[in-house]
Amino acid sequence: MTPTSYFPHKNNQMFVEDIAVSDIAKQVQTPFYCYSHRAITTSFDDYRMAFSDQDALICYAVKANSNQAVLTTLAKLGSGADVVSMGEIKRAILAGIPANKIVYSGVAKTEEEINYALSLGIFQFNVESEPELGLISKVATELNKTAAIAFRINPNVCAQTHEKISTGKAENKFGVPISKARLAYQQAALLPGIKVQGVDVHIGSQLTSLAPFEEAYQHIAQLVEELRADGHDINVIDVGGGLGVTYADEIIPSKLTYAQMVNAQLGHLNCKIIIEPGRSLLANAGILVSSVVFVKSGEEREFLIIDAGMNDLIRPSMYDAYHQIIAVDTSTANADSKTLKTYDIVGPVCETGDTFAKARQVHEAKTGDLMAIMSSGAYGSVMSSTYNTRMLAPEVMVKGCDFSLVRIRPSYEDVIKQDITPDWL
Ligand SMILES: Cc1ncc(COP(=O)(O)O)c(C=O)c1O
Ligand SMILES: N[C@@H](CCCC[NH3+])C(=O)O
Repeated sequence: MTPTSYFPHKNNQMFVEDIAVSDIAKQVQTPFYCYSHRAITTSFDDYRMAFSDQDALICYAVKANSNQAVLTTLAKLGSGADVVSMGEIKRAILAGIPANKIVYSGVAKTEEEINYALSLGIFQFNVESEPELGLISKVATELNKTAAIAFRINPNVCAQTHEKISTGKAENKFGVPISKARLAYQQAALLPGIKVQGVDVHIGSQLTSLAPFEEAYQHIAQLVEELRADGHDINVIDVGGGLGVTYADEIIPSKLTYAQMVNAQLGHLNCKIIIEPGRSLLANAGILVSSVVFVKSGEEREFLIIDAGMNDLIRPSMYDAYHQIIAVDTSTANADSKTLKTYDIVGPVCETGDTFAKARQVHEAKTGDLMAIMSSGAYGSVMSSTYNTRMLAPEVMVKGCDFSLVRIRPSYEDVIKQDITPDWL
């Protein structure tokens, strides 16, 4: 799936499914996120088909996009959920994802969160440290429940991705070092309220090659054999998420190729396989639609100032991430390259880092023109903030020729009234 697969231009107008993006913009003020229901569904089905000959459960990584409409779409397709907080558990349950399809990851689960997850009866805790295991054991014992656990293993493998989204190296905070894994499992087996059932690994995000996955899964396969020899009943392997997407021109292995590799590395162990995809389900199912506020000529550069900012989509400022930016309406333009111009495309926020693209060629634009920031369906709205007291961008989901607002833009009053001015001021 490319950034434009589900957002093609027809007669010089960008469409999402059967609606022109500009028609949505007549009813929803920019900036707004726009998701294609069909893109999400197709992506999920691709995973389901790819893993159809394995005993696999797809647990969508809720952090990638936790909108209730997105979660409900995936719940109806049979998805489980990979969650990292009580908030995400609540979102998943509310959307209809059953507790027994929820795996709970994250490095710092609190007592309250563990209590909540246990009382619901989630499928598995992915435990990230011995102290966390101790807390889960304590809470489970108090509740007279048993927590099914896997340790998240840190295999010390380089994911060959951006360092800020690399999670499987020894220097990263995630998981239990593979060298200490057998000891950790030995301790877990002795703890009350704990049932050891699996092994978990997630080495990072936006992986564009299968090699790091393969390396990690080889370590995991060997560990499972050792753990079984130690007497542990390991019957679940959670292989994490991480499969990348095309933002620019990256060539990504297909979901089927990935699934075949998982089977080749782990199939002989006859475990239930959990996969936790996030980005590869959602990124290219969404765009951020923005309007040009001003075109400004600097001394050295031409700036296209748009009404979306780093508070709406932080990926370019945080990871220097590349997102294609495309004019929604190209009707005044033709294929002649003279109609293309080079701009720095920036937002309105008072930070130099509020830059979506430098020296980017796009169709010549003027105030009011709509621009689409592509591949924004994952780690877009979920990472947004109200910095500069800018309201969170609304979200829209399109299905066929219908669209619905799936998150409203809060009013300034609603946001400001959350602050409390003490009466002693
Ligand atoms: C534990 C865990 N599982 C799954 C994911 C989803 O990763 P991705 O969006 O790259 O598929 C993440 C995020 O990287 C994660 O931390
Ligand atoms: N937020 C990151 C992905 C992090 C994945 C979380 N483990 C991104 O936008 O690329």
